Amino acid sequence: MAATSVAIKPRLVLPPKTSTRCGDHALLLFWPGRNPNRNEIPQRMRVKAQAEKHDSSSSSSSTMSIDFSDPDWKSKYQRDFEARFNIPHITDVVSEAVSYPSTFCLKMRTPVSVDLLERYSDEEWHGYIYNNDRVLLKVIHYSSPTSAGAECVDPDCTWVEQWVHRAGPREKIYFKPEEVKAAIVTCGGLCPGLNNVIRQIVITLEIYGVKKIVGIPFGYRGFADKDLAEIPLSRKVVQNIHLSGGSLLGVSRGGPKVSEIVDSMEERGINMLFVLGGNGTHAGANAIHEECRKRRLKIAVVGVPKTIDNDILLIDKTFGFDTAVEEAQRAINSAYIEAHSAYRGIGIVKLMGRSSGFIAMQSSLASGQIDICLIPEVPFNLHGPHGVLSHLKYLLETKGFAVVCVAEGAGQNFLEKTNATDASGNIVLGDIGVHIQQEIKKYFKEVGFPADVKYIDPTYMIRACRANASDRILCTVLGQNAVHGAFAGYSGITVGICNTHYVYFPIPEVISQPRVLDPNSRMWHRCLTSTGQPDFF
Ligand SMILES: Nc1ncnc2c1ncn2[C@@H]1O[C@H](COP(=O)(O)OP(=O)(O)O)[C@@H](O)[C@H]1O
Ligand SMILES: O=P(O)(O)OC[C@H]1O[C@](O)(COP(=O)(O)O)[C@@H](O)[C@@H]1O
Ligand SMILES: [Mg+2]
Repeated sequence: MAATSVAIKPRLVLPPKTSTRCGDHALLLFWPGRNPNRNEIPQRMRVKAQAEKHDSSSSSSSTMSIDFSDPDWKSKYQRDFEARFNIPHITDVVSEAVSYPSTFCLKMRTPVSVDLLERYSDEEWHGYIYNNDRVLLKVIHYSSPTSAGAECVDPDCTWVEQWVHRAGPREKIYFKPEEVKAAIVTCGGLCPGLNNVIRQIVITLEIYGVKKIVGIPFGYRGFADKDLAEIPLSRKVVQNIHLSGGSLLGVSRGGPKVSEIVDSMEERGINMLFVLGGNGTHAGANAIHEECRKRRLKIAVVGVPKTIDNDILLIDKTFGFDTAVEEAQRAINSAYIEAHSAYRGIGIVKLMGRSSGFIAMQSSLASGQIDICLIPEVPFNLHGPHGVLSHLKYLLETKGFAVVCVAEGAGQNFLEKTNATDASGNIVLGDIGVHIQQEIKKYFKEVGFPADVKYIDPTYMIRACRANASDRILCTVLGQNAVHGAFAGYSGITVGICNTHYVYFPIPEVISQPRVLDPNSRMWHRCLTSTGQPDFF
């Protein structure tokens, strides 16, 4: 083992291997144009090495220096990890903040079982979460760094426990409900489930006893625009909002400066802020939290990650993602039927995913109707003997039709860069769906092999629909936990599901970069197995 001190990310970067072309045996059945004797690094190996520079769902915001020759390195690493994942509390800066017994009572609802009574008296049992409860972030013990998808801290892939804070109601709360004015804001693009989260936050706040609850209209913009009035919220107002998509409060990109937002919060007397949004929104939420700390304000800022792209680090999945995948099935099935019913038909479906191909991958897997799935994380050639177009020709010759699913962020290298950004500073992407459609048409005309190409872009239909049952449950639990976190006095946190348990993360740990798909992951390999597509290089 290395005796030197090295700066690494907690994920081990392996040198790419130059052997093992196991995938080619299967691929040859589908793609006779491939030369099995080519002496090159397999594509999936190369993209893994590349991806690890900016990858992945396992990464975290800070790099750390580990001396693996130190016999105590593991406990030091774990201490460092505990410090990084510590969740900020209002008492860190407001020393006079005191706790009160929670007004969120579980005891009367759940009679203590005989079993429990044997161990604890009815007085002792309460059903709250202890502040020191933890959830294991990574649950696989890899026996080797070469295990599929291995995430290792040290070169031996030693088992290192990584614990994060368990979400839920605490016995002690740091706000008197009658002194709370809570605000909810939804920012960024739409996402199925926003109304479910808003509804559950309001209902849970009322159960704690909060009377003053407002919605800030149209994202962060609503804090500064004098023409936009606060929306009073109550159980009565939100009772049925989950039955429709969108956001009751409205959304927007861009908006005022952080200091203006905090000024506005002070003026309005807001001391709990629930922020529903993606990476950008959470960067804003964290900046608001930091500004509140700087001003020593007793304000809890709690995020709920929202993005159909599912591109938030460490979290199993974000709400709305499941619904998006389900809704995409309709578009894929239509593309399949069009392609299948046409003479030499090709169906193309473009799905969202600015920097991550999760929707495209899961939708392809779910449908079983996709022949080619293209995502931002895996480079591909359109032209040439190993390109997408030549594989499409092969598919038309052999099975008569083909269906392609492309993520919006895929193949951006084929498109002209404009440097244009939206109001939030996100780069405006070129339309890869339209580009591929045009290239396919051009190619088949040139080779004198007419193909019937149909292109479907269901983007906003997917995003605007209401959440499915599984997302509704997720939204409900996230909304409740957001309120529990705020009452417990935490701030600058976000709530997520991690290995089926609900946890609180400090915001910076989940937004240091967009979560991207690991091309060497088991799931991407399963997708390739399902589509039967080769590497397009
Ligand atoms: N780095 C940042 N710091 C503060 N606010 C930000 C930052 N990035 C984005 N925002 C704000 O967050 C909101 C939503 O961001 P956006 O990127 O559009 O959506 P999402 O939150 O879904 O990623 C916008 O109002 C934007 O101005
Ligand atoms: O047209 P809009 O509103 O800018 O939204 C498009 C964006 O929405 C997304 O699906 C989700 O983005 P956000 O998470 O930032 O809301 C992106 O993949 C896509 O680029
Ligand atoms: Mg974003």
